[in-house]
Amino acid sequence: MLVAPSLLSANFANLQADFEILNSSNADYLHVDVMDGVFVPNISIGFPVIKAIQRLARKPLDVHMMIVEPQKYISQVRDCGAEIMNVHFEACTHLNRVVHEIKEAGMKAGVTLNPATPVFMLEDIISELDLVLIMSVNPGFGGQAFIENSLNKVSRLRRLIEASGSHALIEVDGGVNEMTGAALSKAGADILVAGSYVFKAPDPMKAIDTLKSL
Ligand SMILES: O=C(CO)[C@@H](O)[C@H](O)COP(=O)(O)O
Repeated sequence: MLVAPSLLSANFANLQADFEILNSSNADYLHVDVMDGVFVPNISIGFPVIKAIQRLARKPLDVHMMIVEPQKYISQVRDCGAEIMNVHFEACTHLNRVVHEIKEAGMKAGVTLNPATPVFMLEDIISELDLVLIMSVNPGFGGQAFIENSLNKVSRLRRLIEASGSHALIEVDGGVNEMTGAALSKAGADILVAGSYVFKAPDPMKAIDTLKSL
């Protein structure tokens, strides 16, 4: 299992300390949430901060754009050194074009589904994707309860990926802990994003290793 700790739950008053932990941990990615107060009812961080994060982080950045019109910011995300750029299905009128532009910019293209968006909406784009991010909470805040139906969605997405011959990875974000993570692993998830479970743990490195072992 690949693990991407979500920076949203880190201590923004002392990011240096959290980066020391993350950099020496077995985490595979650093998940960075960008929120605009329009697509989701919260505002997080923007590009100057992500650039500073890039200088501190020794893990590849997985940037999750919870914003309207994410296509306007592809080059800025690339300039922040992101390896993966995730855009919401619900935020892109011309998803095929956006996915191609992300890839042309040299990043891996991820498409995110809100909890109420069915997996079959990706049928005609799945073969072009590097990753699908299933939101297992309504996006905007850390610390929410896992939505159980996400397990069905992950199983259905796994079947869609296998049937289409796609190489897309399945990432899941929201309410991930040891229990939900184990169920997600069984359902077919490849990457677990975890905020509170990692950063509120007495030993964040151990929490990361626990998720990795699932
Ligand atoms: O994108 C989001 C929330 O919108 C997530 O990345 C959260 O940061 C996950 O937090 P936990 O549910 O793991 O506490």
